[in-house]
Amino acid sequence: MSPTPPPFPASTVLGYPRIGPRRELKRALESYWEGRSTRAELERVGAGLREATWRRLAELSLEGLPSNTFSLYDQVLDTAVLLGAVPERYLAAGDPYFAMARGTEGLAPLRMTKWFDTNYHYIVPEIGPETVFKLDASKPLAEVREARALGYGTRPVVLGPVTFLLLADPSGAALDRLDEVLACYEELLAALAAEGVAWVQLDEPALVADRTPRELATAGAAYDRLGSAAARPGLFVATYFGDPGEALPVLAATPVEAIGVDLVRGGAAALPELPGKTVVAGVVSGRDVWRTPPGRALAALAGVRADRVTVSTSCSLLHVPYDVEAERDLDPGLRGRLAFAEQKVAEVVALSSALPSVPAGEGPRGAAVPSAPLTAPVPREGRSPYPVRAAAQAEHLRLPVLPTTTIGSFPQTGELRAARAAVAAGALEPDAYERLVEAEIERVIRLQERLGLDVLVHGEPERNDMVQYFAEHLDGFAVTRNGWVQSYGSRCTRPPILHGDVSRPGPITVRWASYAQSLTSRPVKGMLTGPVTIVAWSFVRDDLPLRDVVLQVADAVREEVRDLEAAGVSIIQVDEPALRELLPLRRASQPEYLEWSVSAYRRATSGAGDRTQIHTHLCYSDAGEILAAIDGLDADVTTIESARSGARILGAVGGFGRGLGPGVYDIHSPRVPDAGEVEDLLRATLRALPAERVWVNPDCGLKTRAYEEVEASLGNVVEAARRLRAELTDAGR
Ligand SMILES: Nc1nc2c(c(=O)[nH]1)N[C@@H](CNc1ccc(C(=O)N[C@@H](CCC(=O)N[C@@H](CCC(=O)N[C@@H](CCC(=O)O)C(=O)O)C(=O)O)C(=O)O)cc1)CN2
Ligand code: MET
Ligand SMILES: [Zn+2]
Repeated sequence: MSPTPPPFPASTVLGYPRIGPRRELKRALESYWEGRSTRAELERVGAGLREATWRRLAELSLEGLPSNTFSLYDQVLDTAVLLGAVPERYLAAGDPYFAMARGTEGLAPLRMTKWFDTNYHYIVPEIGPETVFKLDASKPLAEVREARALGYGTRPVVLGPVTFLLLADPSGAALDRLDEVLACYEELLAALAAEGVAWVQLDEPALVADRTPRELATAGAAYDRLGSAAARPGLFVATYFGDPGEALPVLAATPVEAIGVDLVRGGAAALPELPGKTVVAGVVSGRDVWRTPPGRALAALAGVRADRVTVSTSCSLLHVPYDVEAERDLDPGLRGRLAFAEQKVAEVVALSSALPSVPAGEGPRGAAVPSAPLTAPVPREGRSPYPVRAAAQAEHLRLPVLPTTTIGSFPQTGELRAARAAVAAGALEPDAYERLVEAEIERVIRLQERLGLDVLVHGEPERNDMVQYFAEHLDGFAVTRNGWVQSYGSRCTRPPILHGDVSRPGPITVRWASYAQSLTSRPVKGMLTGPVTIVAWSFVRDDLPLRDVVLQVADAVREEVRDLEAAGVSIIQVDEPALRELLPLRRASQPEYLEWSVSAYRRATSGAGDRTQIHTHLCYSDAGEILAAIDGLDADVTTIESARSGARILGAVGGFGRGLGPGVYDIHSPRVPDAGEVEDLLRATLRALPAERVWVNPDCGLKTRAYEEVEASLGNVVEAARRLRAELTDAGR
């Protein structure tokens, strides 16, 4: 390729949804995994989705079409495969790719964690001394050829080397392997150039978080080296999810020809002048569903001082649904304010044609909501200090030492999902549906009694999703029929749209909790989703500071807590799995976030009396980063993921001084742990924590598992708890 690439296209998007407008990929994946179809059939569905996407983008007159944004599971896993970082133990599996993603018989999958501050999850690459990096460029090359056969020139999108290594090991230690990895990227660039590719996009979102001077220097050196490659396409380095800050001048000093900046989340900081560069200006948000105010976007574009400006999305459109036109049930007034992926592409194209007429000069940049001081008063704590509460709860609940419980959901059956769909289609009476839910609750209660669990749950059969269900019962939210967004692999959510002031018209969960409690003499734990998580997993209005929105939701949850308590529910769990996820990427903004998010949680839960035991649940192993905040939630019992990360978390959380349930059963895998294995984990826990404070529970809810596995696994969990309980009682005699 020539050292001077052709001009960058005037409009583009950084990436596109890939699950399919009707979740075609989900169905194809699950069918393949269940052995109902072949790998070739799966590949055909993928090819069809890629073709439909390129055709649609071209029809919408988008100039720069991306490729390699499709993935059968995850783009980070694809990058590991691209670089040959496939751990040896997976090579013998029937399908090593999916073995890494999901595990197989006797082989645990690679770890999975959150993609920056989104609800998307990526597979964490495993890099060890034995890793031999070796390029396998077949996927990006095949997609380039596939698009070309359809008549489209594309820009392959590949995760950049710096972010790849930082995702593999956030400590930065894997950056030591940069030279080896860069050799693969050089080879990739040469192969793409030989294929006639004009531009390649290397994604470097890690550059919007705080980076050490060494990391920044490493990034600069990496792009100096890639930029000086003899044969290569034009280099476009995309930063997104925030302000690249100091990374921007570093990139600007390298030979890369184009730099992507997120002008929606990038904040108000003025962009430095970037002479000689193309700026790919992300002015259409890839993280929300609101139409872009043209004035705001044009002003942001006008503030860019560079050789050339391309209009783009702030990040990949992976995080938004396909098409708002499919949502015929949405209130037309609201629908008119919304833009999903297709509409956002149209906005990019429209802005790009408006661009030449934009007067140059400074303008306000970005869509950051002006932050107001925290005005909402946090109500006075209703609850006594922990020791007082703990005594009242012990007296009231009379639980054994090492009480066993679960995190809330039991398997969601196909029958229930089909019944919900039938109610929505008008083919099933709501009464009949409610009887089905009651029957499922009874089944779950009886199962737990039979297994011998101490604190029962109703199993959440009435919920399509732990956030969407609450959104459907609160004012201020709208939900979609088909607004699916990929969360991980084949799993999707329909994030609700929080568009107005939130309030609770009436009790939401009380009838199901009371029904469950009426069936048994053991305590049944009420189950709510916390305010931060409800907001984190929704698309949220941008005319109010986030904390004010969260506090409105907290008030609704507070009312529900009150009603549950009044109905005789003596244990209430308020889940906050997304507390970590919303943590700002820059440290400077973290204390303020943690302050208001924790106070929102306390606002939601502090209406409960001392006798009522409040549980919380967080299910990611990186909880270690926000320990002080988790402690600040002041829940009587905290359950966290731990089965996979082992005792690592225990040392850290041991200081809480309240109840703690480190998960002893990894629910992300179909594998059934045996009682001995659970016992070992419990013994490790008991070495770190006093027995009176330890709870015995799985890592997370059981909704994605099958009844068979759950029954066997929970049986072993109860068995292990009983063995240790017997030892403790003997020792105490
Ligand atoms: N919002 C959210 N984010 C989260 C989690 C979570 O639980 N919720 N958990 C963590 C992990 N992420 C997850 C995300 C999704 C799912 C999940 O199981 N999603 C389901 C969909 C859940 C749902 O909305 N179900 C609906 C609709 C189900 C459906 O597909 N119905 C059929 C028709 C029914 C049938 O015949 O099967 C259809 O619409 O075509 C329901 O039960 O009512 C899926 O992808 O399969 C699990 C974990 C982190 N983030
Ligand atoms: C992602 S956290 C899930 C918590 C919820 N109560 C459940 O058990 O499914
Ligand atoms: Zn969980």
